[in-house]
Amino acid sequence: MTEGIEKETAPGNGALTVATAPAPRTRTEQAAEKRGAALRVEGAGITFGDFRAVQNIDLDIPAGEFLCLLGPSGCGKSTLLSAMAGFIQVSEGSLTADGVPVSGPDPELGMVFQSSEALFDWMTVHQNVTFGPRMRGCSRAEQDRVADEFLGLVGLRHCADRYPGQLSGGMRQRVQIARVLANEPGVVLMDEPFGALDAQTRQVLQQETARIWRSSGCTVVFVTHDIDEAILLADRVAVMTAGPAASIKSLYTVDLPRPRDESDPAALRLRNKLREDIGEEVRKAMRDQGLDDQLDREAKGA
Ligand SMILES: Nc1ncnc2c1ncn2[C@@H]1O[C@H](COP(=O)(O)OP(=O)(O)OP(=O)(O)O)[C@@H](O)[C@H]1O
Repeated sequence: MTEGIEKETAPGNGALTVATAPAPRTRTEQAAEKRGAALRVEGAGITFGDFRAVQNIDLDIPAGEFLCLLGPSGCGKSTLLSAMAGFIQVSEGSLTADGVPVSGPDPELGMVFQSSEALFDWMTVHQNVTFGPRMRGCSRAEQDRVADEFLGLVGLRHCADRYPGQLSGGMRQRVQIARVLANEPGVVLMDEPFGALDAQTRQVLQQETARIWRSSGCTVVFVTHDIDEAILLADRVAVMTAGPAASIKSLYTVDLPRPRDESDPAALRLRNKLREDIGEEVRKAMRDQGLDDQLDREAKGA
């Protein structure tokens, strides 16, 4: 049926065509139609001076996918995410978003950091969320519409006039998410966004993230240490090897119905596999750091 035309059947009069004005689409609906951007990492390596943090990274992330990145501490997850955000450049290989090389920060590539210090403390929540649209020269009315929609999406409309310092940690993370989404990015990069939050707040925000991802249609790359969080959220989980010169060790497809049930036997099996896989890399990292004696003592319960 043509958009904006509703077909009604009036009794005894056959088909009656009634023209109606098209309903205004929200930005979230527009973003969902636009879909996310596809990220492609091919043979990528990143070095800092003489130090090779990651190498031979190959990742093909289709538009709209939710990919979680897991791996031992210090293996290079944040480094890889920073390259995807355009904050640093790959030293070898290539990294593209929808076929275009990522060469610097771009509103299309939004980053949510672990620390809500990334918020502008001197700006209200409304001003934080509308920062991107303001920089793009959007009208005041458009800024208000964006704030209303994205603060609504994260349940914080009532906090528009507060300052970040007046909010809880979970509320500040919601503001960060709204601020990133207000730029309508094709890709949202999340670096342990809930790592500093208490268990209950984290659980609520995980559910909200799944809902927002579904409604926005964007591609998400989400770094976490939490295997259960990855199973709850991801379409696929990429496990990295221990660094230095870390690469992708394995990729798992999380073929479980949503919303996820962590007591599902298939989820438990996947959790065990991931624990084993990551545990192996953690042990390798500890051996490389000369911490294996401590590991042995811990294994013996000393
Ligand atoms: N700017 C930099 N200069 C030099 N080395 C760096 C820089 N940034 C990161 N590194 C090194 O690169 C490696 C990977 O760091 P990164 O922060 O990406 O690991 P991570 O997996 O995110 O760690 P964690 O899980 O503990 O947050 C580490 O050895 C780190 O010291």
